[in-house]
Amino acid sequence: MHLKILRERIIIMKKTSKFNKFNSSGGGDRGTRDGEGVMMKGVQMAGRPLYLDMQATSPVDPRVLDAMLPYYIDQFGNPHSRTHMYGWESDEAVEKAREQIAKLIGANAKEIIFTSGATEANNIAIKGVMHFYKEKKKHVITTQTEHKCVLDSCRHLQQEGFEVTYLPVRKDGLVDMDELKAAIRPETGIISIMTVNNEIGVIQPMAEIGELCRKNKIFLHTDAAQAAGKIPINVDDMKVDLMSLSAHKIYGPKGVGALYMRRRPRVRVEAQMSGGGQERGIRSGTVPTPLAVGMGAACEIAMEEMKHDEKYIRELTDRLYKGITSQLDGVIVNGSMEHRYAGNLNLSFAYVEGESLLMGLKEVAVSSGSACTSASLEPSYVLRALGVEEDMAHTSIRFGIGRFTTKEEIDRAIELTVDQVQKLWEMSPLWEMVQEGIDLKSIQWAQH
Ligand SMILES: Cc1ncc(COP(=O)(O)O)c(C=O)c1O
Ligand code: FES
Repeated sequence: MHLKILRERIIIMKKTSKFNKFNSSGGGDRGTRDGEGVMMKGVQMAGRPLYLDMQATSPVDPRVLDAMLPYYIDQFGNPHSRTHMYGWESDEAVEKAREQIAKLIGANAKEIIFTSGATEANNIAIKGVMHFYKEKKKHVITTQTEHKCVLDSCRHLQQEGFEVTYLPVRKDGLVDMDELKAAIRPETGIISIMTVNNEIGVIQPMAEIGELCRKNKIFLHTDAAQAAGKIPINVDDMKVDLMSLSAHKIYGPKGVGALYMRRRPRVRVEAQMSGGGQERGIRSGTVPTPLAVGMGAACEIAMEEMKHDEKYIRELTDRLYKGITSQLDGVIVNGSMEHRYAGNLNLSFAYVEGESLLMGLKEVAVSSGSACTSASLEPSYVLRALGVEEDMAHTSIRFGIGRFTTKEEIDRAIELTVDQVQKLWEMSPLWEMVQEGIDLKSIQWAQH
């Protein structure tokens, strides 16, 4: 009964302008799987910036929310309760979700451990493996462009006496296989390299890296938070032993993720969390049934719609790229253009001041590599690792496009970006000099 009322309320919310990202009028180009009539058109809400930051997070797909709701209200049991129906039905739902997640990455459900997100999965994978095998293995290899939680886990290990190689990347953001080979030592215990980079969207050659790891009997971990559900991935093809996943990057709920751990050949970790021994002792704590169900549903939908999503997103990204570059000179794509997830377009704009560009783009919710947007007040370490010059790193903008982004939003983003850059050019003495044909590199700037 409660559930029915809640569902109706949510459907109404989706239909009203207050939630104008939801649109039940139908007939659009983005239909739903179950035909319940819930359509999502764009993610902009009235009076708020248009959202192009899908790498930071994504809205929950209404179908995912629908799958989750019963487990908040009627079927609220603890999945670990063994003595009554509430527990059993919750457990059944969690196990179904585990299978949906496993299927997306070509794994077995027994190899999936629920976590609070990719951050926790990365921590368990890296620290857990090294702690477990510490008698024999002392060395970790990762790259300079990993997510902070991977880099920080490695720093933590260094403080405990482990050694870590932070591999530089090529100018296009990809790992140099020869450098990786050269970094391997007999005591290397794990190599951790992300599948898709969150900032620049580049896709690493995981299958090649996996082959190298197998040959050298080194565990391979990959942070696939930005890859799973977006590009086809398979743990066997990639020969990865551990993989981190996050639900909220693929239209699932925040606060849930998973760690894939290979069973054959078996990889073992030391648990990070002490407690009731849930998740085979690897991650104690009650599994949050609604979140797990949401992640499972998000994975299933992603699998079914990946091809369609990819095509749709690629068209929008092309439109954005062409729209901007046909009107502006001096735009540079950060990261490989060829080995790239389509929903990430990271651009730098020449001859403008980063801070002013961001200030002028308040109507578009995007991320930036410039220092003024980060809490640490350091410009992006990812762009620096690519060797992007400081002025260009300061004007970098990451456009993140997703399943619910619309053409209209892209067109508006083009208009606002072009308009703002041109405005800033008009005020820029550097731009004037470039127009006069002066090579800026030839100028001797006064020293202070
Ligand atoms: C590549 C990558 N790894 C890990 C994370 C962290 O994921 P979560 O928010 O699920 O902890 C993110 C998201 O910020 C990410 O993009
Ligand atoms: S643009 Fe703000 S610090 Fe560089």
